[in-house]
Amino acid sequence: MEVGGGVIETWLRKHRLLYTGATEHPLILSIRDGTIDFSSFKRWLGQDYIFVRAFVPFSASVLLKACKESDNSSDMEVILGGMASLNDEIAWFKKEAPKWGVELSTIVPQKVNQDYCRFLESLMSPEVEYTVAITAFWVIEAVYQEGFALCLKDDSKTPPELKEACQRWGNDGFGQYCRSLQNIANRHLGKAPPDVVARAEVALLQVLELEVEFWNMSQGKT
Ligand SMILES: Cc1ncc(CO)c(N)n1
Repeated sequence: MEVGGGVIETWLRKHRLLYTGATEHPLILSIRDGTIDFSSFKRWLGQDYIFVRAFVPFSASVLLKACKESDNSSDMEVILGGMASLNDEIAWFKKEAPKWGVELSTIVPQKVNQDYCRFLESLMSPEVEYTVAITAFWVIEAVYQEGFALCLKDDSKTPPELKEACQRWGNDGFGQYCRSLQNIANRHLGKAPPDVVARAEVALLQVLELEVEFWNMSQGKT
């Protein structure tokens, strides 16, 4: 099923408030409006570096599930492309951190980040179906894409120092990649048994809640 009439679109309508809570979080809006407190950005930078490092083995587990469980070999290529951009992301964090006086080797993961990384680990279990894992994988990427894309719109007042960060996740290529992931997730959800679909929806909700908390944490609010 193509993006438009799939299970994912139904869920996005049903859980709209929570979804926009993640994509239009006050921290994202403050980047877009140019009112961001740079200490929030620095906190986010250090914590997200740790998150992205934990996201790599999770991505590898999704790739492994795709190879074992998917009937479509292009799934693997899409996920592999995502892993290649993770490689660039890690390099970007390492280049960006010194500009902000952030020492990545000394960052201690905050509780929300630990919770999020533990959640990713739970999804890495071989018992978790590919359909559930790819749904979580899609939404984790999609919330960043949508959020940062907001900060790149013509009428945005994003500070120049933050443009590169927004570009990283908000660019059209990343948007296309997220739509590919959405199509993959929809295709598998469309043929999964009801209990698997239900677990995928729970995973989606957990991701959205963790994303909101991650932004709150970056604002120093947890
Ligand atoms: C917290 C968080 N969610 C999603 C992404 C997207 O990769 C990220 N880098 N960090």
